[in-house]
Amino acid sequence: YPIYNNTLMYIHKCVLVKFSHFIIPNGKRDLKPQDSRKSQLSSWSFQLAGILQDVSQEELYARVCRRVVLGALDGYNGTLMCFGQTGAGKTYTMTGSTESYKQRGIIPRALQEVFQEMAKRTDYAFSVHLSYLEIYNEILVDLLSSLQDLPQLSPRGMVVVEEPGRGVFIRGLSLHPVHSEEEALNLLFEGEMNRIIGSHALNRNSSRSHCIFTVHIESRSRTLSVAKYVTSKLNLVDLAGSERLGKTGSEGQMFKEAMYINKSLSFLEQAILALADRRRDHVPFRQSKLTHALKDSLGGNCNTVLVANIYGEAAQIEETLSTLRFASRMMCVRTNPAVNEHMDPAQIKKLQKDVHMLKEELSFYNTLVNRPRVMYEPLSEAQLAEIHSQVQRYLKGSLEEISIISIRQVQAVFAQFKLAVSDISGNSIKGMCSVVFIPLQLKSLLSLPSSTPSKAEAFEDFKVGRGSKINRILKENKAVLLERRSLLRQLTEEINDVKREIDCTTATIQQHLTRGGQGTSNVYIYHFFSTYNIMAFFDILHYDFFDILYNGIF
Ligand SMILES: Nc1ncnc2c1ncn2[C@@H]1O[C@H](COP(=O)(O)OP(=O)(O)OP(=O)(O)O)[C@@H](O)[C@H]1O
Repeated sequence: YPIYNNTLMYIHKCVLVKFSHFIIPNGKRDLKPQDSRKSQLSSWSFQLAGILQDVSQEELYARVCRRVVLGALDGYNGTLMCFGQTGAGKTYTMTGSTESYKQRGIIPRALQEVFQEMAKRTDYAFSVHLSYLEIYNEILVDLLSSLQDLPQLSPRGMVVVEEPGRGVFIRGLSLHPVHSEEEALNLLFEGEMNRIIGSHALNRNSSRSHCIFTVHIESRSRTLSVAKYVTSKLNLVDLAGSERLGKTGSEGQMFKEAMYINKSLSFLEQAILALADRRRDHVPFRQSKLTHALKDSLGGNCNTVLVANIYGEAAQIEETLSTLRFASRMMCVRTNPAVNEHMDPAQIKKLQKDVHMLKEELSFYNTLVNRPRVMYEPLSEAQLAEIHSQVQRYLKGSLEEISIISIRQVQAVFAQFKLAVSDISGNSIKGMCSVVFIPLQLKSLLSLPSSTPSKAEAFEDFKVGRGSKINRILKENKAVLLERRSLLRQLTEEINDVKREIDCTTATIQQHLTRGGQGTSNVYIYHFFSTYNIMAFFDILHYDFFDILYNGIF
């Protein structure tokens, strides 16, 4: 199925006419008679998106409608429209048959899908409203007006209106909130019933009117901004049957009905032709109530599907060709589906009030903690220029620090750094000096380690950086100490030599004394021993003390 910009055309209920008579090749656009004489024509070609012949309602919904319905939940307007001659199966396709559940049509299936999908999308809060409009002989009828308490508007009181930001809507048409599939189906049946009762009361044929059942969806994210919300309209349109006046031979009211229907369908065709022709600036939407009401459902930002219902009987060939002609024109309409996003003015006002209050609270707090200069307003041109100048001076090395007192300033400083980096990488016109100088500054700035270094790494960095002076003094002191220690060791050895000599002498004297008398030399010997021990103690103490001092600092 070639899909041309979301404007699809499907045929439903093609039964009796042999399909070999309809050649539907891709790429061909217009009806191409093979013979100039109409009576001898045996084949025509139309460009369509697909043919659905003898398929179930379920398959039709899955292949044609599901995408549009799900799009509506994402915020895209969607239109599903049944077009074709009387009795070709438009109402059967759109609403379905009450005979069995399996034969329910597009509207009940779409309502089921909408509520099932809403239950799955738990991150969003949805609200759904329904409206049901009938257009009979250019008169707008609210098929759900019986459900509202307000006095019913006369048909003349309802008008098609266009408002910027809201698009096209019907003033006076009642909107009904629904919370479940069951509630929605009740409204659909109520509308159907009112259509039949109304037609009996006015003695008219219920199928001689256009019906637009609209699902209005609004969704708000439960997790993202509350001020933003998305809306969409899913229009499910059952058009009145197209019929040639001559063929019906109708008179009186039936003639009038047929005339109105044909007129509005002809205006619909004109609007489609204008939409398909890109050279046309003006599209005549206001010519009929139907085209005006469907203005933003045909072209513009909408996903549109046309289901063309045709009779499969040779006797209906003229109507079938006319339907297919209309459908192939519809294929040429280009649309640009877009999400209908809105900002809630009440929520924006509330958020602005909150921001104002928080700012006041912050400034009060800053006054209490003696930080009255902190600003939360956007920076002025002069402040931005000052930050620019500070960053430039910092990069050139003439400024030690950039003074920052607010988050906005931090952002501005980073923006300036970013600019400086992009200038360096992308600007070769700059003078050599600044181009060479800035990378060096930035390199040291940008190569700061991203995580905290280990104690040993920090010590090494400190030794070559800020601690280099202390390190040099310590190294010098250590060298002096080492020198002194070796001197001390030398001295100790000399003392020990002397001591050994003294020991020998003492032993000799002892021998003499044991042989000859006592003296005071014991005290002297003790004195020598004490000196030796103290020196040795200091040797150890000096060494350990400075080592402990050195390592202890770092
Ligand atoms: N695909 C189908 N399968 C079974 N029955 C169908 C099918 N299509 C239509 N019918 C039956 O054909 C009859 C006419 O169909 P329907 O009322 O849907 O036509 P219509 O195009 O809406 O006509 P009108 O323009 O008069 O409203 C109905 O009884 C309907 O149940």
